[in-house]
Amino acid sequence: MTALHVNVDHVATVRQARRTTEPDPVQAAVLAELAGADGITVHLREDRRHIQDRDVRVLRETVQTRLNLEMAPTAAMCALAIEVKPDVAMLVPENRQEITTEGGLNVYELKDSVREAVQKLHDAGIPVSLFLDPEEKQIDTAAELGAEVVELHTGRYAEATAERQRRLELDILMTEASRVLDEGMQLNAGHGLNYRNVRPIAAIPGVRELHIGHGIVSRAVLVGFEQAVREMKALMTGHR
Ligand SMILES: CC(=O)[C@@H](O)[C@H](O)COP(=O)(O)O
Ligand SMILES: NCC(=O)COP(=O)(O)O
Repeated sequence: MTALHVNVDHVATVRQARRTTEPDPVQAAVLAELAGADGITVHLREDRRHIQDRDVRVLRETVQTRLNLEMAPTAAMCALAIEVKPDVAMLVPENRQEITTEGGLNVYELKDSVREAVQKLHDAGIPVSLFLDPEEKQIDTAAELGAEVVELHTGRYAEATAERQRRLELDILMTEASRVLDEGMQLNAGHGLNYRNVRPIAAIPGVRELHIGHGIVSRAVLVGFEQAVREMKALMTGHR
């Protein structure tokens, strides 16, 4: 069965909008686990726009399932991962101007620097996942670098508006998913998945984990809104 790993980055996005202490992504992670999440994912960006170092450290102490740390393949991030010891570290590309991760890590072109990061993490006993576009040369390079896991970037599929394009992107993902499995690596997928587009991705043969964040946080804001307003009204009117 495909596992659901919940990314709580955007709980922290709301907190950082006010630089305050709520909502706390650590509390969201607890609730996600109580609801059946198989793992918790966070992306500690170099610009610290949402998740903070404190979040990663506290999550390491509190997550009862598995903690997946997404990070750029830099020396500073590797040092932090080695200190915190997530269950898996996923190397992702980062660009400070981007709104979200725009593409997979180009391990084919950045082979030497990625190899260095993979080596450091492996030396510390941390399994490595690589966040890749569904392309043959990227997957072959991931296998060559000794990555245990590949997470296929589902962004192009998720963003496709025309059905024909979506089908095409799904076919590409399915072809490259088989390649990941043939190379003996664990197959994960994620980015931009939501309640409308998740089913065909969850049905890809051999996919082990889906990492989903923005879609779940967006839904949570709406499905929890009525209760939050009712509770505030009750407090104001002394009915609580
Ligand atoms: C790597 C990836 O696709 C996401 O997990 C990542 O977290 C996106 O970054 P933001 O959460 O900042 O959108
Ligand atoms: N690696 C993908 C992830 O963790 C969640 O991405 P998104 O659902 O927030 O787009």
